[in-house]
Amino acid sequence: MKITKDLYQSSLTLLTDYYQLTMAYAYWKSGKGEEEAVFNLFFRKHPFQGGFTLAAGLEYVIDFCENFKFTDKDIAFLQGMKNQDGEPTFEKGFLKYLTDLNFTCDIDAVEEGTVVFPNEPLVRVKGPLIQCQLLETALLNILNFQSLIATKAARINLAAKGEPVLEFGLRRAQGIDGALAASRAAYIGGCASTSNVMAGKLFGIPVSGTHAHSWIMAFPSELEAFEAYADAFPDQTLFLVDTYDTLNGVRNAIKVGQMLREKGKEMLGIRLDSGDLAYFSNEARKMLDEAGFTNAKIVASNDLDEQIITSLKNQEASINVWGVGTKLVTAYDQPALGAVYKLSAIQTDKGNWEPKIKLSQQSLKINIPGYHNFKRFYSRGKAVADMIYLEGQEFSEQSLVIIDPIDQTRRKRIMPAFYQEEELLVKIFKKGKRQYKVPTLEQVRERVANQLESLDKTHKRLVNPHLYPVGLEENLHHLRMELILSAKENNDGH
Ligand SMILES: Nc1ncnc2c1ncn2[C@@H]1O[C@H](COP(=O)(O)OP(=O)(O)OP(=O)(O)O)[C@@H](O)[C@H]1O
Ligand SMILES: O=P(O)(O)OC[C@H]1O[C@H](OP(=O)(O)OP(=O)(O)O)[C@H](O)[C@@H]1O
Ligand SMILES: O=C(O)c1cccnc1
Repeated sequence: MKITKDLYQSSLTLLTDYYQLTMAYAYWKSGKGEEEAVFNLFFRKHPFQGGFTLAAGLEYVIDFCENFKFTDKDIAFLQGMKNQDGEPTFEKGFLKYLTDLNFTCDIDAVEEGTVVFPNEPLVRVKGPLIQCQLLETALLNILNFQSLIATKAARINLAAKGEPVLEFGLRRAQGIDGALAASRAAYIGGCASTSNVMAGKLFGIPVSGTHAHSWIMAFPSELEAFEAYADAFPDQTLFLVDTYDTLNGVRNAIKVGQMLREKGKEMLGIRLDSGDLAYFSNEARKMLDEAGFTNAKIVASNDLDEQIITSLKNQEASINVWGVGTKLVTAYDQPALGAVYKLSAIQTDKGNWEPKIKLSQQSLKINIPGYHNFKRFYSRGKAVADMIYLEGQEFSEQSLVIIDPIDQTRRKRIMPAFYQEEELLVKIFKKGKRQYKVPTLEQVRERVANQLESLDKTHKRLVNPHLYPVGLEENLHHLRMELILSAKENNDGH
C-alpha cells in the first residue's frame, strides 16, 4: 500500500531535519558524499520501564524509501533558501545532484512485530553517506512512534489477559498522523479494533464502537434513547449506562434487552465509563445474570491503562471488554521511545569496513561499532539470549561468550549446539531495490503473538521485569574496548 501517497499525496523527502541537508551539502562539497557507510537504528532503554519492545512501522519506512525522490517543488523550496547575507544556501550543482538522486541503499531490518532489546539494530542502512544521512530523521520519526505505541498496546493487552481491547484514541491522539499511526500500531500490538474509521479504510483494521452520552442526552429519557438505538441497531446494541445513574441505567438496558428478545434479537451488553468500575461491573453482572443476560458483555472505559486494568482484574471486576484511548495512543507515561541512528562503519578505499565509535561520559551512550548483525538463541521455543556480532565473523561451534555492552562483568556462556538460532535482520532493499514482501497486518499480529509467546513471562512482567540477556560476541566486545581506549587516548592528547 502507498501509505504516504494516500495520506499526503506528495513527496515526504523533505520530512527531515535541516541539518541532514546541510550535512548532505557539505558531504557533496567535500567529495565524501558517495563513500559507503553503515548506520544502525537502535534504542537504549525499553519504554514504560518494561522488559521488551515491539518493533513497528517498517511498512511506512519501506514506503518512504520507495518514494525517496526530490520533486521539482522540493527543489524549488530548497533553491529559495537563503543564508544571512541573502545568498542561496545550496549551490545549483548540489540541487542538480539532489534532483538526480536515486535511492540505492541496502536496508536490513527486523520485521514488524519482532520483540527487540536495547542496542540491537532495528534497521541497518548501508549506502552512500549522503543517502544514509538523509534517511535518518524520517526513519526515527516513523519507528520511534509506532514501536512505542505497539509496545504500549502489547502491555495493555497482556494486562487484559486475552480479553478484547478496543482502541478509542482518535480524539486524544497527537494530531492526524499521530492518530492514524497509533491506530495501526495499537492493532499490531494486539488491540481488537479501532474507533478510527479512516484507519479502518487505510489499513483494513476492524472498526467498532458503542455510543456516546450525547445520544442519551438527546432524548427525553434514557429508556427512550436505548429503545431508539436498539431500533436502529438491533444486532449491535451495547448501551452506555452511566449518563444519570449507573445501576438504573443497567435496569433500563435490561428492559430494552427483554424487548429485543421478544423480536428474536440479543443485546450485546453495556458500557461503563465512570465511577468505581470494579463495583459497578460486579453489580451490573449480578443484575444482568439474574435477568437471564448471562452472555451480555460488560465493556469498561475511562482513562484505562495496563496498571488500572491489572488493578481491576485483581479486584475481580466483571469486565469482559476494555475500551482504551488517551493513555494508549499518547503513550501517556512515556511519550517517546528515544531510538537513535548512528554511524557505525565507513568503507575504506580497499573495501574494508572501518569501525566508528562515539564516546560519551555515559557508557550507555557509547555505540556498538562496526558492520554488525545480531541473532537470537532459543531453547525449547523460548528465547534465551541475543548476540550482536560482526558481520562475517566466524564463531566457535562449541562455546560462545556474550558480554553485556554496559557492564562487561555480566557475561553469558552459550553452547550453540544446545540451541536453535534465528537471524533477525531481514533483507529489505538491495541497492535500492525492494527484496521483501510486506506482510499483512494480520500476519504481523500473528508474529507479535508468537514473539511474545517465545519470551519468558519474567520479561513480560509489567513492573520490574527480569533483564533479558543481550551481549556482544567476544571479538566485537574487544574491538569496541580497543576503539574506546584509543579514542580516549587520542582525545587526551589534544
Ligand atoms: N475500582 C477501580 N480501581 C482502580 N481504578 C479505578 C477503579 N474504578 C475506576 N478507576 C479508574 O479511576 C480513574 C478515575 O476515576 P473516577 O472515578 O475519578 O472518574 P469518574 O468518576 O469516572 O469521573 P468522570 O465522570 O470525570 O469520568 C479512572 O482512570 C478509572 O479508570
Ligand atoms: O478515556 P479514554 O481511555 O481516553 O477513552 C476514550 C474516552 O472517550 C470518551 O469520553 P469523552 O471524550 O466523551 O469524555 P469523558 O471522558 O468525559 O467521558 C469515552 O467515553 C472514553 O471515556
Ligand atoms: O465507541 C465508543 O464507545 C467510543 C469511541 C470513541 C471514544 N470513546 C468511546
